Amino acid sequence: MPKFAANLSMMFTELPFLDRFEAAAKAGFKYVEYLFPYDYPKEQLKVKLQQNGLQQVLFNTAPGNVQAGEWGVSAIPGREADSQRDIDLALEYALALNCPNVHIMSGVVPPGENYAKYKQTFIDNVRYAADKFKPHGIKILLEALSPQVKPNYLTASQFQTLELVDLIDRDNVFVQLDYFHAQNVDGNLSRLTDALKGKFAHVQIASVPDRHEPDEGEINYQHIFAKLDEIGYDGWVGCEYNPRGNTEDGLKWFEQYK
Ligand SMILES: O=C(O)[C@H](O)C(=O)CO
Ligand SMILES: [Mg+2]
Repeated sequence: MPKFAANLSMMFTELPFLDRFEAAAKAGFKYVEYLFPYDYPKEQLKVKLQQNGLQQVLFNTAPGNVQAGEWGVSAIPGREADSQRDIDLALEYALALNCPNVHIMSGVVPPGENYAKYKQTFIDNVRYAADKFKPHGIKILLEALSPQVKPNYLTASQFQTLELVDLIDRDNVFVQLDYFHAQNVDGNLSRLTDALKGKFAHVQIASVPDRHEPDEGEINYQHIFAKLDEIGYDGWVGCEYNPRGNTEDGLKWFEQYK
């Protein structure tokens, strides 16, 4: 049965961020993920997790200059120092929060730029991270983002990300399989899951097309969860969706998994 993590960047947004930990725990979650921890001292987040009996299971490296259109810097040629600084900071937070997974965001490749250079820059930076994280048993996750969400992101297809994982060739680097993006770009989710077996170490879910609760839209998540059990997936499933309305009102789908 899947182990669900509440995504505190997208769920419980009726509340200030630091109050969302208690709300998630009261709703029955034991695990949480969110995009970026860096606005808060490590100790403050650690106390929130401890007070509410929660385990942190994922967060991302810093996004760069979002106002300037950046969404990760680790693929950007010339920003290697920024990438390694972000990776080092992420390691500090992962150790403090006892978080087993870090998603390294690659970045946007502006049209006309040399895609191969961005790809190799990302491979080099992820290898740096993999070697630093390895002694601590922390996994590195790489994610494809659909063009509807992030145009010109380094990878859009799950299979592009799988190719990167193979090229990087480190045993602690895996695909972050977000079924929302996978359905938008690749489809054929059952066969895709089979093809990625053993190569993905985190899953995220949301409805398609509206990125709401997993109890609506074109993905049959009961089938997906059964598929994940069938292949022996033992990682977490991040609930990275925008609630239709009040978060708690939308959690009926979760009742059977508590
Ligand atoms: O947007 C997503 O699906 C990713 O999981 C993320 O964390 C940032 O893009
Ligand atoms: Mg995602």
